[in-house]
Amino acid sequence: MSTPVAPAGRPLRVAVPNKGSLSQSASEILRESGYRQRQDSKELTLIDAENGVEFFYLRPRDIALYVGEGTLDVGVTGRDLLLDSRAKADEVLGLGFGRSRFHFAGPAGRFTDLAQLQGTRIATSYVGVVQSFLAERNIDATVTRLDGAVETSIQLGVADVIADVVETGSTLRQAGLEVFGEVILESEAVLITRAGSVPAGFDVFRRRIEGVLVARSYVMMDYDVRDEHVSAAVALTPGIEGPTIAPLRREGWVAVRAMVPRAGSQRLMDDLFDLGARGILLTDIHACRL
Ligand SMILES: Nc1ncnc2c1ncn2[C@@H]1O[C@H](COP(=O)(O)OP(=O)(O)OP(=O)(O)O)[C@@H](O)[C@H]1O
Ligand SMILES: O=P(O)(O)OC[C@H]1O[C@H](OP(=O)(O)OP(=O)(O)O)[C@H](O)[C@@H]1O
Ligand SMILES: [Mg+2]
Repeated sequence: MSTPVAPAGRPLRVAVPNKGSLSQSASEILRESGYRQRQDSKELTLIDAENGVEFFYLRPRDIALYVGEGTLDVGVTGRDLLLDSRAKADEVLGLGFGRSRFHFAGPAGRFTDLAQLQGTRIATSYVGVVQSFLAERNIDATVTRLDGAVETSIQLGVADVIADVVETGSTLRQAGLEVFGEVILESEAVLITRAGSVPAGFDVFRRRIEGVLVARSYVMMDYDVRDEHVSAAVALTPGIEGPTIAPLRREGWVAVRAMVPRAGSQRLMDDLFDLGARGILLTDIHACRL
């Protein structure tokens, strides 16, 4: 059995969304980071003794509160939910999934400008975000908190305007609504800790997750190229610290290996080929520590 990586003290206590848009991707990134995750969505807690971590499956909206109070050490939640909660927790790492935009919306063609919010009735599940926004701009409006299906509140005459998460925009369209004004906030899943604190064992936890994020956004590129083209080729594939260049058992050629961003990597292969590189290979990275 391998040595536990966490200190011998109490385990790092991590809150993970139990349901909703963030739940599956959160468990996936933790599993890829080498942690045990629950097999059954009814499990509420899970101990990964080997890694010194205990997971608590909670509503994403409640996670910032637990972490802000210091009841739990680390949490995965949405940036919008963190801000809405006004909990004393810090965002320490964006996780790249659960992306959404927060917008005001109203009946198609009715509103064009956020100044028109003055005097309206606004329905939202994000009262904290909306009230902060209105207060910053000195806009006076009535805010009503709804749990979900916020779009229907206008049709039912409960509100004039809604403020909600928009991903594809299809829910708004189906309700005959459209966004107006600028994006209020761009959200994604984030890793949070209690404001100003670095819990014991958090560094390893964070490094593992960062390793997966890098592995998701980078690939490994290998190719062979003639000596005279190495400088031009390496300018295209500078790597992280610098590319590895190794002699090839063929006069006048070298082998190059470098990490490159996944986005644009096919185009990069075309450009390397045009430069005369051959044997160009692209492979996935599953984890890394940079
Ligand atoms: N299409 C989406 N709908 C709702 N939330 C989304 C969407 N895409 C990303 N998110 C993000 O997910 C988080 C909300 O998750 P939460 O689980 O509370 O709501 P949900 O996915 O609407 O689940 P449910 O309404 O079923 O409880 C927010 O951070 C939000 O920005
Ligand atoms: O822009 P879209 O891709 O349509 O996604 C956004 C919609 O999805 C969420 O609703 P959800 O399905 O969670 O239902 P709820 O309102 O009951 O929470 C959110 O509240 C929006 O209504
Ligand atoms: Mg919802």
